[in-house]
Amino acid sequence: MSSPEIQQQLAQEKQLVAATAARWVQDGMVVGLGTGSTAAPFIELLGQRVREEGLRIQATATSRASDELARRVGIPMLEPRRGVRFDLTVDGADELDSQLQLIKGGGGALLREKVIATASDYLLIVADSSKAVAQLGRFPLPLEVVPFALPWVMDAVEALGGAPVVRVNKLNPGELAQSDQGNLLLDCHFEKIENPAELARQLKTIPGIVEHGLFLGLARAAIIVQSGEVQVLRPGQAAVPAAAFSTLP
Ligand SMILES: O=C[C@H](O)[C@H](O)[C@H](O)COP(=O)(O)O
Repeated sequence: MSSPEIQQQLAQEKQLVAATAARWVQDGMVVGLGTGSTAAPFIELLGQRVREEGLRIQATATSRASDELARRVGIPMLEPRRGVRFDLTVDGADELDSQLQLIKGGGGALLREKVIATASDYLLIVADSSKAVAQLGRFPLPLEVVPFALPWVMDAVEALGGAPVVRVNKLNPGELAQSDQGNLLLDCHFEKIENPAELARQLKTIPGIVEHGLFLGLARAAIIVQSGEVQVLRPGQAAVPAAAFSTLP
């Protein structure tokens, strides 16, 4: 398949997995809204259920972009405050392995995404078929970094075997990309991450790294297209067709 055809197929897959996740949201839920090109159709379809079915939910978004989209499609939004827990968060991923260990942050939203995922009872990942990998690391690992600390964080990442690249603003390549918090983003090429838990532990010891994009032990399930079928993955389990479930697996 040519590249435009592949992109078109992946876009269709994103719609399919987003539609499955949107069906599983129940009345009364407090929902975390992810960020990116797979979370966006989920937010749109959820808004459609709010408007057309009167689904009663409240939500908090993991980025300014998702917050704007959610408000535009009519989802009632909940401001961050103490005591709020999310029944369900639906978010995308840049890579996922069979244990549902994830790399996230390709869209720069990793910090808010990890905050909301950690405050959630159920993190459900929605992903097209390109995201499943045998081993994490092909996708460069994003880090959110305090600007002052950038040079020393780059040295420390290199010492861990990574090749860090400062992310530039896609819309204006003369500028550096900034997170919603005003921090910088580093994309760290490791090729293969043999021990994600150990790397996550080491990254946490480096001053100036606000958050890293390894999401370990957080996802309960993923909806993904495999062999042309919408499937549910759970950590360490065989894939099950999503059609077998009418609610969260
Ligand atoms: O910062 C962005 C997020 O982690 C996204 O969820 C991730 O990059 C996947 O995005 P997409 O669904 O566009 O591939």
